[in-house]
Amino acid sequence: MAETEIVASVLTEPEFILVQEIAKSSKSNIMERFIHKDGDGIKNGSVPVLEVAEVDINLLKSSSPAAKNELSKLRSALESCGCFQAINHGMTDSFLDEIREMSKQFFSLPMEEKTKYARTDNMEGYGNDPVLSQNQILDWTDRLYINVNPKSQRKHQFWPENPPKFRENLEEYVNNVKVLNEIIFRSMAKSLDLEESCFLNQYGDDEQAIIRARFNFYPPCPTSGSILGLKPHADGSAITFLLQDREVEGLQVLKDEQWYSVPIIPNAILVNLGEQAEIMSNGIFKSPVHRVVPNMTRDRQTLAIFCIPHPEMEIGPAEKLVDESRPRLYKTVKNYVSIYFKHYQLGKRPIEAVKVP
Ligand SMILES: O=C(O)CCC(=O)C(=O)O
Ligand SMILES: [Fe+2]
Repeated sequence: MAETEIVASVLTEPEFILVQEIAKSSKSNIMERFIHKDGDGIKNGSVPVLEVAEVDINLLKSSSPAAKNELSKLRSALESCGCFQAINHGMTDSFLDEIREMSKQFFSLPMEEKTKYARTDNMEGYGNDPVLSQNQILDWTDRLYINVNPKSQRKHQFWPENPPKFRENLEEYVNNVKVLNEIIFRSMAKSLDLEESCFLNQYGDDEQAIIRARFNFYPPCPTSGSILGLKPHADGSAITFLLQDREVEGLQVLKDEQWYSVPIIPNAILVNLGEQAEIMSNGIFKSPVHRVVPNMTRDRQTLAIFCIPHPEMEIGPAEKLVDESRPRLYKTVKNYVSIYFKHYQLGKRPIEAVKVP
């Protein structure tokens, strides 16, 4: 959408629209606001399936000869599509199901319970993207967004008390993800023959780095073919860990200008590279553009954990990855997330803004 269009129809007060409510009512006038008029090739089930590598985390961190093979699998997955399925990651199947179940229970609570956690002025809480303009095409999703790290900035008013184990489980899940994040950063560096802390040094202290949890809920969407659960975007994080719905697919990744659906492996965690890691690797690793196509008859729920470097850290291509044959692609930046949101709202690909001209 052009900047002028946004300005022409800016709303004085951002609207608060909950898709779960719309899905239950029969109001058709509001549906218009979700429709991508150009269709944008939105098809579910009829796009090819992406071949996503399965990377064994336990092997990655081991010193066995098989680790080498796993490192090259990791490298080639990140160079080609920017994502992989992490297996053997240390979390049990039943724990992952417990996380899925608590998300389901939260979104099934009566509306008056959920709106106790409603987002206010910031991104955090229950709701969805702020509606800034009448022209904005809305996403068919509701979310619960929680800032988990740094701990000193937590706002407990957004952490559900119901279901009762929500807080404890989220904390445990994120602690596991933190461990994975470090292993993957070290392995990414090793796979490129760099010193293993090379990327982590840009990431900053574990206590100060940012971790955001986003519980995504996509109600069934009766109008297929023109509505998206989530518009095409690449993540502004360094790495995103996505726990997919156990049964309902919907995620699609753009590769060589073609949309592919991402299969579900129930006990795996899908690792999606964020734009900050693409910058650090001087574009060798790709941050994939992805979108979500809603299901016509079934809910879909996912949990995305965004791992984001400390905003005061300088992020830039590792020096050893810049030479005559591979000139520097990206500038060095701080607080990339703020650059990201400014450009995202204008419908542009944020990483373009930090390219070396
Ligand atoms: O729900 C999904 O499959 C993807 C979610 C996602 O891309 C996001 O939250 O950024
Ligand atoms: Fe995403």
